[in-house]
Order: sequence, then structure tokens, then C-alpha cells
Amino acid sequence: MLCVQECFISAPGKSILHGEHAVVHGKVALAVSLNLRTYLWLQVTSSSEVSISLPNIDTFLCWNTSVLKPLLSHCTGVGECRSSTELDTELVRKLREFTAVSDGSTDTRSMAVLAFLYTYLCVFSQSEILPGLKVCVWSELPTGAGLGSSAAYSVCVSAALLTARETIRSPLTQSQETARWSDEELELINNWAFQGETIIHGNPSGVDNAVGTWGGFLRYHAGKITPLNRVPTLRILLTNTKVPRSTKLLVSRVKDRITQYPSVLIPVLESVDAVSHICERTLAEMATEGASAKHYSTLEDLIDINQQHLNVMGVGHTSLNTLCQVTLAHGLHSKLTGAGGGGCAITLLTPETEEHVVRDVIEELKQIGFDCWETSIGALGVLMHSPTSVPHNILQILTKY
Ligand SMILES: Nc1ncnc2c1ncn2[C@@H]1O[C@H](COP(=O)(O)OP(=O)(O)OP(=O)(O)O)[C@@H](O)[C@H]1O
Ligand SMILES: C[C@@](O)(CCO)CC(=O)[O-]
Ligand SMILES: [Mg+2]
Repeated sequence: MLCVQECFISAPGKSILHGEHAVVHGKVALAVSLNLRTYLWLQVTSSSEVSISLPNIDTFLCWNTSVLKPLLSHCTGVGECRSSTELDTELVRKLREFTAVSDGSTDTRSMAVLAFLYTYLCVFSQSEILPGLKVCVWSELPTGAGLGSSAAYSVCVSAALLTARETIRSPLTQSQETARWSDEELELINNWAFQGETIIHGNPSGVDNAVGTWGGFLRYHAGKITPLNRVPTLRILLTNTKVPRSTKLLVSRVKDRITQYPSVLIPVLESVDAVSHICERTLAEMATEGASAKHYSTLEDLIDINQQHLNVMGVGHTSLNTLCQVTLAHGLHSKLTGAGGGGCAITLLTPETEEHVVRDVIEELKQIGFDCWETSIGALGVLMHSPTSVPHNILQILTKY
């Protein structure tokens, strides 16, 4: 019998300022959490069923634990199937067979289900019996649009299952609305979320799940996470072109291009790295000396340069070109954020940007058919919630299924 009977968890989405794709190849990325979150409700039940409801992607599935247990038959020794840092490829193979998902699939539902089942089976692999669970996930983030929806999902799943298994504590006391885990526990959540990302993405750098876990403004370089404490308050517009794309395919497209034209692409990755370094230095100067027009002009140049680099990498899209042209006609600079190929872009607003310009740009982008809104950045990473601290509309959705 598990002690944790239910829990509510949330994790934020993210925006990458600079370094998407380059970060997969060992370069620096600068990323920040968003005020849009994914929420999960887990209940431990006395039944022998595991059910998952994913209303964002219209997926509602249920399995008897007796059909799941045999999938762990290859984990014979203590500790097997439990590595938070190494993917159990045999389990992934068996799960693909079990769910009839082919190796190259990028199907939205299949990826979400595979990531969930993989984490569930690994986390409970040493339990005598697999527990009955009911899990529902709902996100404020657009799915598959560059704002880290896959990472927020993987972080929530990993935090909830590890808490239910009591591998990590339930951090919430009775008087608290929200609570976070210790750094060590967060590291474990992050490691398991990376496994989920690996199943969804194929070859993630780890930056997205790091932001979903730790929150705030981060510098990410080859697995090393450094919180950026000296950053100014930035105003950013987020635009969703609503052009669907898959991070998995885009990441592998960039890899193929690097393999085909290494002498062309490697200098581009190095240039993106330099963009991230200059951006980091500029942000630190703005925070310590006060932000000047020159600082903003540098940030705008870096956005334009990086957008061109991302086009060279092959992850642009005509919708993103249109978006950049529309904002530039109003003097505002934009670049894609996340994997590109459609999805979302960020536009930098400066202290000089007048409010009527912001209104006009938003209106114009909406008329094209895009979603556009001003976002707030730097939200907290993964959280455990009391039911009363889950926004009412989200609580209603989570408890409906
Ligand atoms: N709310 C959700 N419910 C279920 N599955 C989700 C949810 N959000 C994301 N996913 C899973 O994540 C996949 C989308 O991941 P993908 O990496 O392609 O996009 P993203 O994470 O939104 O963008 P990026 O990786 O560029 O930041 C979906 O296909 C689905 O499998
Ligand atoms: C495209 C990419 O760099 C960012 C996706 O948000 C992939 C990754 O870092 O895993
Ligand atoms: Mg993703």
C-alpha cells in the first residue's frame, strides 16, 4: 500500500532565447520558464488498473497491471530498469511492441503514452505489485509548438510517479499551498524527465526538462545547468504560428545537415554559441549597470543574426518569415523559439516600444491567423500543489475525467 494517496503537480513551459539546436551539439543555450504550466493529478486506487487521461490530445487509456508486469521480465537483478540516467532500450522495444508504435513514429498520442508507461514501469520496477493509478494531465501550453510542452509533461509525470513511489518525499505540509522538493530530489525528477524527453524527442539536450524542473532563467551547456541571477526584466511577445511540427524530426534534420555539410554547419553552430555568450554578457550588464538603448540594440541584432542561422540550419518556415517581417515593419525583432519549423516565435519589446505599437502588432499577427500575447517569464519550476492552489478551471478539467 502506498502512503501518498493523491497529488497535484505542475511544471512550466519554456522559451529559448538563444541556442536551440546548437545546444544538442554541445553549445550554450539561454532559456527561461514561462507562466504557462502543465498540471497533473495522480490518484492511487485499490484497483489493478492504470489509467491515463490526456484531454489536450484526446487520449484516454487504461491497462490492467497484470498485462504490464510481464514487460519487466528482463529486469532480473536488483537495480535493473531503475537507472535514472540510462535508457532501458529493451523496455522501450517491448513497450513499442506492446503499444504497436513503430520506431520512427512521431505520433503525438503514442509518444505521450510511451513516455508515461516507461516511467511508470521503471519507477515501480522493484515493487512487489504494480499499483493501481489514475493520472490526468492538462496543459495551458500549446502541444508541439516550441514552448517545451513535452518537457513540462515529462517533468510532471516523473515528479508524480517518484512521489507516489516515495522515492522522493511529498514536500507539501498541511498549511502550504505549494511546495518544492530538495535539490537532490529535483535532480532525480530532472533525470527521469530527461528519459521521458528521450522517448518523445529522440536526442534531447536536456535544456527543456531542466527549465521545467528548476524554473527561472538558465544557462545550459553540455548538461551543466547554471541559474542566471543577473538578468534584467524583459518584455517579450510570444506568437504561435499554429503550424504543427515535431521536435524529433527537426532535431534529426539538423543532424543530417551537419553530417552532409560539416564545414558549412559547424561554423554556424559556433556562431550561435557566440550569440549566446554575447547575449548573456549583455543581460548581465543590463542588470548591473542599468539597461541602455545600446544594450537593446545589441539584443535585437543577436535575435536577427540567430534567426538567420536557424534558417541556415533548415528549421525555418514561411510562417516564421512572415511573422518576422510583420514585427520588423513595426521596428520589432523576432526569432523562432524551440525547435522551429513553425510553432512559436519570440519578439523583444523595448522600453521605447509604445503601447499602441504592441497593440497594432498583436492585432496584425492575429489577423494572419496566429495567436499572439505578451508573456511573463521566470516562473517557478516543478511544484506540488494543494487542491485549492490549482487554478479553478484547471481543477475542473483534471477532476472531470
Ligand atoms: N498536455 C499534454 N498531454 C499529453 N502529451 C503531451 C502534452 N504536451 C506535450 N505532450 C507530448 O509532447 C509531444 C510534443 O513534443 P515536442 O517536443 O514535439 O513539442 P514541444 O515540446 O511543445 O516543443 P519544443 O520541444 O520545441 O519546445 C506531443 O506529441 C505529446 O506526445
Ligand atoms: C531543438 C532543441 O534544441 C530545443 C527544443 O525546445 C532540442 C533540445 O535541446 O533538446
Ligand atoms: Mg519538446
